Amino acid sequence: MSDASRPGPLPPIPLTVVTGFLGAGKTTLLNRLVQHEALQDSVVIINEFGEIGLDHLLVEKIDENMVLLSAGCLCCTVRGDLITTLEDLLRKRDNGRITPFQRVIIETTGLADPAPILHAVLYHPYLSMRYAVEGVVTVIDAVNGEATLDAHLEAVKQAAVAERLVIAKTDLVKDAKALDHLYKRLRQLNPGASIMRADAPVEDIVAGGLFDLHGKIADVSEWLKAEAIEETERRSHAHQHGHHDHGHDHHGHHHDVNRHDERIRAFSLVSDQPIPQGTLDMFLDLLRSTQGAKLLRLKGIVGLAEDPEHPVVIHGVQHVIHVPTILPHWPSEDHRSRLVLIVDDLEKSTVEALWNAFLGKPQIDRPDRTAVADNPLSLRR
Ligand SMILES: Nc1nc2c(ncn2[C@@H]2O[C@H](COP(=O)(O)OP(=O)(O)OP(=O)(O)O)[C@@H](O)[C@H]2O)c(=O)[nH]1
Repeated sequence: MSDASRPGPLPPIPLTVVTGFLGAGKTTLLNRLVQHEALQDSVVIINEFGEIGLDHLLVEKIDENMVLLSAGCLCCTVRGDLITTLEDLLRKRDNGRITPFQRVIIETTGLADPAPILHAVLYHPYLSMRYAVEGVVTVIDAVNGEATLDAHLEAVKQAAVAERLVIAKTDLVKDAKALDHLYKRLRQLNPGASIMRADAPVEDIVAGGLFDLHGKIADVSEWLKAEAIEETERRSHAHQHGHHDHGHDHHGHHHDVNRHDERIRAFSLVSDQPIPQGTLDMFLDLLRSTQGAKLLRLKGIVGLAEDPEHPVVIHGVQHVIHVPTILPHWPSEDHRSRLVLIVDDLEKSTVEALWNAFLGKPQIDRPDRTAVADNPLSLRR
């Protein structure tokens, strides 16, 4: 029997939020989840943080059920769009224009504070009836997890609101004590969450009870309350000014959607020409060694001069650049090499100068590749 022919209110559609800090392993986990039989009828909403969206290319099962919100960070400027997207999906589902999906999975940007996302659904009069926020799955990087929690409040919030804390990259940690310490810290931060490794059964990661504030540290509800107040302020501001203009903050100033705050920003580097492997390696190595601490996230798809038909996928998180994966073909018509960087307190111009120097693009008053490779400090500010 279809949902529509059932008497009484329609059963709510479970909605899972997959969050976790930059590079923690969200897309990797999502790839595994969407392959699972029980999750075949899911709609996946991916939010990007950067000028060029890449994550949707990296999720293998891409079809009409994939919705990409690429205008910025889900927790601030795209909030309205998320609500519209979720409403739109319901309308299409109810009208029979799309397959009656059984679940929605939202993958947030690594910098998102999940509280506003939960708030958007939980406090919305209609969406809260139709969707059941079933859980927040926060992916924690076993290698960088502790340092990230120390340095970033967002990461702490993400861990604190989770129903399930999924620890990825445990295979990269040889020190059992370090892992144990991370478990204990997470347990203390969020006593109500189940903690599991990323290779846990899919049912354990996704299934579970409805979102529940009980059993969490008290701060979580405080955060959500703060959101409610902000929302009220936003509404009254919108009311005063007639409408809320996307791209402008509450004070009417221009809001750069690629900047999460004063220091953290996203930018991309593009090359039309394939890049020699050695050049790419040198560039990444130099970037990592001179700017690693500021490099919150680097990802890219690059055509190598030696084998332009098989692009490589690059992932970097701070000082670690993961072993590149070779794709069997380009995921779209766009064959340009693209790197997306999310950085903390690092100017795009600094990285771009390095990139241009390596690619041999002539620049006024800038050292060429040989000079840069011989003296990397020449680009430091
Ligand atoms: N060895 C190992 N590598 C992993 C694991 N999970 C993810 N990775 C690698 O870590 C890198 C980042 O993983 P992603 O899944 O892209 O991380 P993400 O959280 O989606 O990243 P953002 O979307 O940028 O925030 C990739 O190179 C993955 O292959 C794991 O369990 N073990």
